[in-house]
Amino acid sequence: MTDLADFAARLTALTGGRASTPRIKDSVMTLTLDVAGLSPQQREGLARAIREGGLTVSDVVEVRIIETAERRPSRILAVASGKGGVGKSTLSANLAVALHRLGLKVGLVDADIYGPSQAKLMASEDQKPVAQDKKLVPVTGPHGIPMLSMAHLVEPGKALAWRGPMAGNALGQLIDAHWGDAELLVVDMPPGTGDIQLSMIQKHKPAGAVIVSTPQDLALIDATRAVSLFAQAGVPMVGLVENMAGYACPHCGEMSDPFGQGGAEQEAVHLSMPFLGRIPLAIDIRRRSDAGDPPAAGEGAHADVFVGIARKVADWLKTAT
Ligand SMILES: Nc1ncnc2c1ncn2[C@@H]1O[C@H](COP(=O)(O)OP(=O)(O)OP(=O)(O)O)[C@@H](O)[C@H]1O
Repeated sequence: MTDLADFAARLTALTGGRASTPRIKDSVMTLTLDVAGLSPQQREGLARAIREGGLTVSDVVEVRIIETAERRPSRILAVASGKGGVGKSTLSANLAVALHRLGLKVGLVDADIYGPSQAKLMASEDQKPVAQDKKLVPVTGPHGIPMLSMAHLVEPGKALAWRGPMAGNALGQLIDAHWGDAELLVVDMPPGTGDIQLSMIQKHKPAGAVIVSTPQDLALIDATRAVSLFAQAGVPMVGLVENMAGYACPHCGEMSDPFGQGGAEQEAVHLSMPFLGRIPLAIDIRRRSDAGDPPAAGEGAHADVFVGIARKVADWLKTAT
């Protein structure tokens, strides 16, 4: 029997990137096939080849192909926190890189209009998006992920003094851009739970949300507020991530817990939502992030943590409708 990751790689080659990543639920594999410009014979041949290949994947007994003449709009995964500075941008960048490593076609949107940081985290500060048919074309940094951030559009260091509606419009332009075959947009949400966040969620309807929190009580109270913001808008929770948990002294290796540990996991249980993983507080994570070299792009324990979280997110996406 074939592994799903192998099949997904073969599928991309077979269809020239026209197929979405397959999802499996109750032994049924579902995928969307962009058939724009194909003759009926070509459609039929492609669908047959996909079906035959799909049935070789473990546990799959049926393959459903949804044909569409237009590319399926990207689904949105919102990465949010109740308060600032807890590592939302760090998680978004590393999650995008780790999902890309797992074979998903991801794009990254920095929705933090007033304090954009993704261009730096993803080493794409020197790039400028162009407009095509009144829509922005994302830039692609060294990590191979198409992305858009206000940092690509405004001069570095210049403060934006926009009011809510202008910021909302700017955000809309980052999301409604030419995302090509990206099937998932990881959106680094602005911190907090105010009106901009709520209208963004209502307008762009994320498929799911990942909430990040540090382990201490105050951050967790804010995280709970973020959970309720998404619940109000009917957005499903993918799960909670605990960041900055446990610090290993770089000199003696001794572990300490400046913000406590395990608080987010307990909170996840309390809120009946999945716990996706724990990211340690580590100088290397900060150093590499600042240098535009996300740890998830490398090897080692920190990369493994992000890939582990990404795997849970990818599994969730496969079964989500
Ligand atoms: N696990 C970690 N270990 C060490 N440093 C971290 C970790 N996570 C984040 N940081 C550092 O903490 C700072 C804040 O992180 P980040 O910008 O990701 O937070 P944020 O929640 O997106 O903040 P904001 O609300 O301002 O956008 C950054 O300097 C980042 O490098």
